[in-house]
Amino acid sequence: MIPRTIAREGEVIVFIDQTLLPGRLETVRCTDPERLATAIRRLEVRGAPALGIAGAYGVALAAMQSEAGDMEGFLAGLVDAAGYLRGTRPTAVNLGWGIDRVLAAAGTAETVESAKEAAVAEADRIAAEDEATCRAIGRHGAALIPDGARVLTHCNAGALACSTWGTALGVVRSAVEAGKEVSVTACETRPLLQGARLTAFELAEDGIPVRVITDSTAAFLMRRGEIDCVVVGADRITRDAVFNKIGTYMHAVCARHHGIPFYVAAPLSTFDTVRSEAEVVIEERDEDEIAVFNGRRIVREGVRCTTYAFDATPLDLVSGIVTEEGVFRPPFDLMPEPRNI
Ligand SMILES: CSC[C@H]1O[C@H](OP(=O)(O)O)[C@H](O)[C@@H]1O
Repeated sequence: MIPRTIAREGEVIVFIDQTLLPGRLETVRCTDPERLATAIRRLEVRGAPALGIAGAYGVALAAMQSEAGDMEGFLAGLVDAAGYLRGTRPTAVNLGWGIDRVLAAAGTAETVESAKEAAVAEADRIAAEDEATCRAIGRHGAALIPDGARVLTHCNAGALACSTWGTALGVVRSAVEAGKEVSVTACETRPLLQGARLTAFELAEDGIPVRVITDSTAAFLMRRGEIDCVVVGADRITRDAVFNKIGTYMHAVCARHHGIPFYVAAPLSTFDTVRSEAEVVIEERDEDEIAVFNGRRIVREGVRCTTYAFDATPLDLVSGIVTEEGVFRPPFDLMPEPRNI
C-alpha cells in the first residue's frame, strides 16, 4: 500500500503531491494553512474524503500557529483560515464538513490553549475515522461485486482520494480481500487524468488487475458485454443527484441503457440531502487544463474551452449508494440526514 494521502506529524501536515504521480511519489511537509489551500486548489491533495481531512488540518494548522492572546482573536484567525480553505473548491461537501467540525470543536473551548488542543484533536479524529469508514464502505460494497467481476471506474476514488483504502476502490480492495477475482477498467478521466495517473498506479501497486481506457471507450465496452458493473465515488450527494467527476453521468446513462449496475461509494459525510441538484455550484477550472496538454497547446489560441470539474447524475440512474452504514437503494426515500454541522 502507498503511504497515507495526508497525515499529521506534530505541527507538520504531510501529504502526497498527487500532481507528480505516477512518475514520482513525493510528499510535501506543510506548516502553512495557505500552502495547504494552494495544494487543494492545484489538486496536489484531492478527492472528497481527503479534502475533508485537508480542510480540517488546514484549520488545525492555523490554530497551532496562532499567536492570539485571547479567544476572540484566536477564533477570528481560524475563521479567516476557514474562509480561504473553503473557497478553494466549491463542489465537494466534505471540505466544508471537515472545516466546520474543527471550527466547532475549537469554539467550545474556554482558553486559547485548550482550543488549540481541541482543534488538532478533532482534525486527527476526522483523519482516523476515514480509514474505518472506507473499510466499512468496502465491506458493504464487496457483497455487490460478483467473483470474476469486471468493474469500470472513473476518476480516482481510491486511497489517494481518502486517507487510505478508498471508497470505490475500497469496494474493489474489500472484494479482493474477500477472495474474489476482480479486474478494473479505469477511465483515464480527462483532462487531469486521475484514472490513468492515480487509479492505475494504486491498483497496480496492490497487484489488482487494472487496464486504462479513454473515457470514450467505456460505452463501447459496455455494449460488447465487457463490463459487469460500474463503481464510482462522489463529491456531494443531494436529495436528487450524485455529484462526481465530469463524465460520471455519461457512464450512468450508458450503464442504464445496457442494464449494468451503477454503484456509488461514499461516506455519510458526502451526503447533503437538504439541497437539490440545482443548488450546487459545479466547479469550473482553468481553460488551459483542456487547451494545454503536456506543455503543448492543443487548442487554437482564442478558442474557448469549458472545463467543468464535476457533473450530476440523477438518483434514478443509480443502482445503489454504498456507505459505511450499508447500501441505500432506489427509490432513495430514506436517505441519511447530512452529517454536516
Ligand atoms: C472518494 S471521492 C473522490 C472523488 O473526487 C474526485 O474529484 P477530484 O479528483 O477533482 O478531487 C472525483 O470526483 C472522485 O470521484
